[in-house]
Amino acid sequence: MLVGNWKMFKTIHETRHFAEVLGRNVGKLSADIDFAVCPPYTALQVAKVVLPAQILTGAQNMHQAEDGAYTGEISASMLKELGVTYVVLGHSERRQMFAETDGGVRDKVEAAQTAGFVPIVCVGENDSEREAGQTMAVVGRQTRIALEKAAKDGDKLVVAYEPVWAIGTGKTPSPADAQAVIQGIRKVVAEVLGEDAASQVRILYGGSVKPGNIAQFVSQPDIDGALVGGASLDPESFVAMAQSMTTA
Ligand SMILES: O=C(CO)COP(=O)(O)O
Repeated sequence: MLVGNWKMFKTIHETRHFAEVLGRNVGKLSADIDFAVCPPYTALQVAKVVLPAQILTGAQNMHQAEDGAYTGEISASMLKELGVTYVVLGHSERRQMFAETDGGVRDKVEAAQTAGFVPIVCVGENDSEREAGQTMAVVGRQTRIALEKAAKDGDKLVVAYEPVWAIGTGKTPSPADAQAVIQGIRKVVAEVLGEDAASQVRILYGGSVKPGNIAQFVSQPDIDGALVGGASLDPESFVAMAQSMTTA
């Protein structure tokens, strides 16, 4: 699975341009890979219309309430009308800059699944937690709490391991280290949702993924794909990553 998280990048006009270039390269996209991009809310509608059919869309966040006095927030039913498949939840930028909590992410996961979306739950340790040897403790806690109210169906869930220190820095864990953490996450999924869910759930790696390094991550046994920020903004680079995954 290859997912582009566009963060706060791309206007409607720029989204159209991305789709045009991708459309010309659509023959290079393997039918064995699930593709998605997660544009800002303002470009979700146009993205659904102009992107090739095999590129699904995801939102970058969602409020857990059905509706209400929550200025600036977006509900599941609003996303439903836009044909969204996935919702990224608990991204570290939201945890760090917008005070999202483990419990809040849990409530959003429940609301997103109830609405029929597949949440992409992001977990990851920061630099000091990593240096203190707390990676698995932090990632395990984030995963356990996020899944407390989740469906026991691994098809309805994606988890992304994104070490905070690797996001937008050009630094990455070694593929073996990412594999070890993701194997640990799969164990936690088994504890919370059962073995069947754990074997079905897709767990992605994210953090400074680009065409030149994606193959080494996705060829690890427990890594089912990548969640990509910066390198997903350029359509040529998105296609190059898709091609590297095919040969990995
Ligand atoms: O945060 C990320 C995806 O959600 C990763 O971002 P970069 O690929 O830009 O490091």
